[in-house]
Amino acid sequence: MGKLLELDDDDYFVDQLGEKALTNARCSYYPECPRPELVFGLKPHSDGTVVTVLMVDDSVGGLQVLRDGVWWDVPVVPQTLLILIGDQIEIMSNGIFKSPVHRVITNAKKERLSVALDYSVDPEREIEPSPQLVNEKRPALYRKVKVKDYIATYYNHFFQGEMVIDTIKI
Ligand SMILES: O=C(O)CCC(=O)C(=O)O
Ligand SMILES: [Fe+2]
Repeated sequence: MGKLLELDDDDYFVDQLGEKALTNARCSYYPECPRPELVFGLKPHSDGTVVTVLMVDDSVGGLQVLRDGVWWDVPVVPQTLLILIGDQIEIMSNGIFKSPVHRVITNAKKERLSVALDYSVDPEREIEPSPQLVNEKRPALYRKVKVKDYIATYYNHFFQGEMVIDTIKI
């Protein structure tokens, strides 16, 4: 990714992870829901991670991504891992890579399972837009934030239906 952005250091993003980078695994179970139009499996959010590696049930869809105000179904491709860019990459790339807003809808007839692996920068470190991606034409879009603080407020915002990344936009 560093190479794509022509950064001096091809491994810029990997180098930001720090020695105590976090990995969390999350298994989600979405039971059948008789009224899918009334209940989300998981409401709209972007992930607060560097990246999320997602293994989704290949027998049922439900994951959708928001683009230009339209919700698109993410195709189910058997035996494929889906990589979602998270907020931490959006911040460090100064908004060039986007952390997509996504949600899971429920299904009236089928239950669904997913496994997510969340990768995060060492919580004691601070992240900010790479200085090489900030200039007069493109000023910093996000302020510097300690990863621990970002993660700590993530769920409060999630439960209130807000995007935590919006709170650090300049
Ligand atoms: O279950 C899924 O497919 C997506 C889960 C998800 O978006 C998340 O855990 O952050
Ligand atoms: Fe997610």
